[in-house]
Amino acid sequence: MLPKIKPHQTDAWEKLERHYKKISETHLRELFADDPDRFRNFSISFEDILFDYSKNRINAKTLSLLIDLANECKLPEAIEAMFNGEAINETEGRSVLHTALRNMGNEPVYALGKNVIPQVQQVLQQMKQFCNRIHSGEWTGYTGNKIKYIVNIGIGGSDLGPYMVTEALKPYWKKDIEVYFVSNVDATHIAETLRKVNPQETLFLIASKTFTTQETMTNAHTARQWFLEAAGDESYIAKHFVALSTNEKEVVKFGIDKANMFEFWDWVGGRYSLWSAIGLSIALTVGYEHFESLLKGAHSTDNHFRKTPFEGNIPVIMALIGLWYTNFFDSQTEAILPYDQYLHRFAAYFQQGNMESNGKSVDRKGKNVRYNTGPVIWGEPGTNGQHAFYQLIHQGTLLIPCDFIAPAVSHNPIGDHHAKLLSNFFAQTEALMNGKTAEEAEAELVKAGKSTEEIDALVPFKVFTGNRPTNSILVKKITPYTLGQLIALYEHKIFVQGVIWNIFSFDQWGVELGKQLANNILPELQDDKPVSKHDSSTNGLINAWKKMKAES
Ligand SMILES: O=P(O)(O)OC[C@H]1O[C@H](O)[C@@H](O)[C@@H](O)[C@@H]1O
Repeated sequence: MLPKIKPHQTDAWEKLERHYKKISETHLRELFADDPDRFRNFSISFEDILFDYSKNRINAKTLSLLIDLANECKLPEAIEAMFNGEAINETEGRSVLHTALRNMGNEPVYALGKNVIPQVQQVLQQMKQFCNRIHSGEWTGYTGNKIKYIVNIGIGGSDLGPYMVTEALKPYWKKDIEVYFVSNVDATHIAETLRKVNPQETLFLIASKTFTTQETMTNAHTARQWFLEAAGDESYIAKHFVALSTNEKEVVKFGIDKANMFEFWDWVGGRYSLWSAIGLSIALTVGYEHFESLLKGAHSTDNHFRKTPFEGNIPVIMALIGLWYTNFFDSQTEAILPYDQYLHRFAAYFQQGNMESNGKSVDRKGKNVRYNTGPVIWGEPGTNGQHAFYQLIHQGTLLIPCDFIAPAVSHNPIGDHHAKLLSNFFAQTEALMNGKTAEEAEAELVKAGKSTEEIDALVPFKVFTGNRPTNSILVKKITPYTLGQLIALYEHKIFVQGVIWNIFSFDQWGVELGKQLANNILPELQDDKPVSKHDSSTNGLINAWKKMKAES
């Protein structure tokens, strides 16, 4: 059980409110001027990762009060409760043990009294053997050809993680394998994918924790039909369809042999499942040994998170800083900005990770919270974002804390690309911090030979207030191991914030209502009869659609 402490009623919160009034107007320029050691004092090295949080609107006092808040909210106890498999997902009565999936030791980990490590290791073995059979060519398709195409059919947590990771690890892809991800129920997604593959050499991974998700089941049935049209014989399905799921009954009902099922368990949340059998597409694409490195990296972060005092604990500091802006500066959004093209799905992945976990407004006692919880998460790789939306981050009215992530070494060391990329990475956080004063703007205009009139007119538009906070995460190189570390850092950040906000981070009841209503509406779309039982907008839209369809 997690403690049920209202954060805004703690001593630390009250002190933070007072402290906020003192420090909120202080400019980052001043904070740096006051402390020549600020970078050293506000950065943490963890193996090949450097986390610099010095460009934040905090001082030593802020940090110590935030850590007091974490302690008052019993974060240390909560961390142990999660790692020890207590049923901290209370609304579903489940443990939360994605950490056990990457626990490379042999020490038992219990989910509601049952040691899960033997089953975890057994499925890893199954994945390893399966990868070997596919890669060696021992496993063939129905015509005797090697498998070349992997198509993962899944959505949400059964799609975003493997998709993000396989993209991030493209330099490690096996030569003879191509991977595709189909998630959307829009037929375009499966249709466009099936155009790129052939039935003889394709392996479909039907990835669904519940094996009842409408989108995934619809796409899976379409893929099955497409396959059977070519293969002709149902007995060939066993060679081309495997399931990644917790629900054996539904898997068998779909027509997939139990032997072709890779199991995981209800104590793995969908958005934390890339470490489980859901990661099979990763292992097949980059090789099992690289998948194992990914797990090892995440495990090293788990140890860091569990054992490091909060002052030097990266996920805890990330969480506390985020919370400082969300709850005291009232900022409502955070951007994740990787300066690595391979990480182009990283922000999208943590959009689900964060927003599904901490997009809650009811506390652990079922009462409405009186403070902000999870922020809106978004982002795109640099430098593309710079030419699209950074204008608002630099000069808009919103305060948007940003995480800048970059590898020190590129997988593609061509010419001076990487130096140019990183010059932008360094420059942006510097610019966001320092801004540009009116005097500086004026001096530039004078130098450009502008008249006094022009200068007076232009200066207000050329001013950057600065004081816009950023974290910088510099990673030596994006490898399976460091990627595993990085993902786990963000996972634990989410956990820490959820604990302090006194919400349940591991359920997602908010996705249910839309699903229910779609299921109600679907039968109404089967005929031409006008509908009238909804509100006027919904009726109007459905009836307009029926008319357009009839006319087309
Ligand atoms: O893996 P499944 O069961 O198909 O679920 C896919 C997704 O469905 C819902 O949107 C949520 O529950 C997500 O958390 C989940 O990831």
